[in-house]
Amino acid sequence: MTAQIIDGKAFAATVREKVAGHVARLKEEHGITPGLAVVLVGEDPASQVYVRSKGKQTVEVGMNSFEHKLAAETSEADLLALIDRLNNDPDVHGILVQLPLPKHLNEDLVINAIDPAKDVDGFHISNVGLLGTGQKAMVPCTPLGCLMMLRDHHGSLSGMDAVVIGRSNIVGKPMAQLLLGDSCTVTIAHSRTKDLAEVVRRADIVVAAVGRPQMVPGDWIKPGATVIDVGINRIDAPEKGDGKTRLVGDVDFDSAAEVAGAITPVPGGVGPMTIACLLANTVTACCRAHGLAEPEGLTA
Ligand SMILES: Nc1nc2c(c(=O)[nH]1)N[C@@H](CN(C=O)c1ccc(C(=O)N[C@@H](CCC(=O)O)C(=O)O)cc1)CN2
Ligand SMILES: [Mg+2]
Repeated sequence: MTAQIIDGKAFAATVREKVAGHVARLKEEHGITPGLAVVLVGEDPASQVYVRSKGKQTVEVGMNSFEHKLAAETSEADLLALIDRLNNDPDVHGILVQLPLPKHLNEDLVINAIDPAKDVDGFHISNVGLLGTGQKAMVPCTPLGCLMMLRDHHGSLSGMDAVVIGRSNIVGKPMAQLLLGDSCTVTIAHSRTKDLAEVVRRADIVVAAVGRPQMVPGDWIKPGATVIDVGINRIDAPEKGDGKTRLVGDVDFDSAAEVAGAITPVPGGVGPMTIACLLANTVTACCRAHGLAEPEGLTA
């Protein structure tokens, strides 16, 4: 292996430390404690794990955590009523609705009911529009985490060729906007892209966010490129024993690490940065709500 490993777990710990410092200052100097409300509808096991982690880390950095766990069959009207209460609660600076929602709920409608100033996921159409036009926005946590790691590794990204594989609203599209904001030349590739291998081979930065296990092999990677793997896919691992599984990314790590200059692992790469950036966004939202200076290094 030649690539440097970009350790997202360690980086996330440094982000949480910075967040904790800002939270302590907000308390000492202004008597304000940032608060994050997380709404979980239903019993999806992975979502339960993520929500538990979010609550625990929120408290660990000194913020208030408000958890709202609703039954899977909760009506849209009841969910919207809860969001309205949280929008009007001055102790709540950030609101997050864990995705995916049960099928009977309209995700767009629910997300767009959140006050954009409290939309710490950055999914509200107002924040999408603000980011797309280069204005001050709440930025989606996963792409923000990827950007922080890239800036940390490279310093300036200006003039670099970046390929984002995947066009989701949560990762691919905002990631492309952020890279454009840092003056990369950006290509968004996806399942219908012709000659995907050739497109990826041009890139100094590859962000893989397609949700297909190990889809990007090492021979697609330009020597020395930086590879950010957003995929979290669970696959069978017969080598670990009957019925065992393991997590892999969208990139074939072993072959890519032979060619890349730097690469994020799965697990322990982008994933931990998602929750760290959620905490960062909550402090940012709190500062903006109170007209205070924003924390440096924690925003796009
Ligand atoms: N409202 C939101 N819903 C969802 C988001 C989101 O950002 N906002 N993202 C994902 C889930 N997610 C956070 O919510 C999340 C996913 C993965 C990780 C993570 O740390 N993964 C670990 C591996 C975990 C494991 O062992 O299974 C890693 O990559 O190292 C954190 C947060 C969808 N929903
Ligand atoms: Mg739905």
